[in-house]
Amino acid sequence: MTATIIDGKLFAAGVRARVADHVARLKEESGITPGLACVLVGDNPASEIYVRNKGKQTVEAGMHSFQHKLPAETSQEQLLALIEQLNTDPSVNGILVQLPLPGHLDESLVINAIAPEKDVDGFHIQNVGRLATGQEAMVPCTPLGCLMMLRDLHGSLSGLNAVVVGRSNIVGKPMAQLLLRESCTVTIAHSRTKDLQAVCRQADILVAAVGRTKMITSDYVKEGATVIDVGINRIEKPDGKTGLVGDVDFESVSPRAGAITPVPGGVGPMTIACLLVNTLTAACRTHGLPEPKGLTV
Ligand SMILES: Nc1nc2c(c(=O)[nH]1)N[C@@H](CN(C=O)c1ccc(C(=O)N[C@@H](CCC(=O)O)C(=O)O)cc1)CN2
Repeated sequence: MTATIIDGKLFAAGVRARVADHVARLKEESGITPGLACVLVGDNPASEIYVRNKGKQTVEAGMHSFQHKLPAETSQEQLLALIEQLNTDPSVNGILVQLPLPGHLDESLVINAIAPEKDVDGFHIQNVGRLATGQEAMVPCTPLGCLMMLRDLHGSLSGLNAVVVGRSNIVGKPMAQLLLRESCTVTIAHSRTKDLQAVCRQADILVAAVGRTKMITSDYVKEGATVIDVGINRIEKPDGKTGLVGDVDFESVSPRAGAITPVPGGVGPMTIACLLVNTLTAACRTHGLPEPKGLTV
C-alpha cells in the first residue's frame, strides 16, 4: 500500500481563500475589518518567521495586522500592560502571544491575561474549559487544522480509535478533546506509556506530537492507518543547511499508512490558516453577527 499524502499547503490555501471571501463580504455588508495583534518577545529566529508569516497572511486575507515586537528583557508588567491595552482596543479582535516566551516570563499568567473572546490561540483557561465541556470555544489552531484535514479525508470519525502521542497543552490535550467531540475512542499516550508501540498499533488515527525527531517508525503503525505528524524538529543536514523533520519517520511509515501528512507541507501551514479562521470568528462574535459557515468543523 502507498499512503495518500495529505497536502496541508494546498488545504491551507483553500481555507485562506475562503476566509478572504468572508472578510470581503463582512467589510461590504457591515463595514467591519477584523484585526489581529501578534506579540513577539525576544529574537527567537523561528518565532520571528512565524510572526512575520502570520502578519503577511492576515493582510492577504483582507484583515488588519498589528505586530508588537518587544525586546527579550521585557518585564512581565510591561507585557501585561500591552495585553491590557490590546484587550480594550476595539480594532483588535484577536490577540496572540507567540510561544515560547523568554524564561523569566510566566507563560500561563500572560496567556490568561488575554480577554478570552480575543484569545485566538484558544490557550486561555476559559477556552480550555469550554472546549472540554462542549461549549462554544476558541479552538487551538494546530489541532483544529489537524481535525479539518481528518474530517475532509474520512468524513465521519465516529467510532474510530485515535491515539495522540504527546500531552502538551497546545497540541496533545486539545487534539484529544476534539477527537473525543467527534466520537472517536481516544487514548493520550506519552513517554511513560507502557508498550507505546502496541498502543499506537491500535490506532486508526495516529497523531504524533512528541517533539522527537522521526520517533514514530512503521512498527508503531497499523496497516492503513491515518498518520498526522505535528512535529517540527529542526536538524542540521549533511550539507550544513537546516532542515525540518517531523516526529514520524516518513520513509518507514508511508508504505504502511493509508494516509500521512508530510513535514514540511502538512500540519504546519494549517496552523496559520486556522488562526485567520479564529480571528474572523472572534470578530463576528464580538459584533453579534452569524459565524462564518463552511470554514471549519
Ligand atoms: N502563540 C502560539 N505560539 C506557537 C504556536 C501557536 O499556534 N501559537 N505554534 C507553534 C509555531 N507556529 C505558529 O505559531 C507555526 C509552526 C509551523 C508553521 C508552518 O507553517 N510550518 C511549515 C514550515 C515552516 C518552516 O520552514 O519553518 C510546515 O510545517 O510546512 C506555522 C506556524 C509554536 N508556537
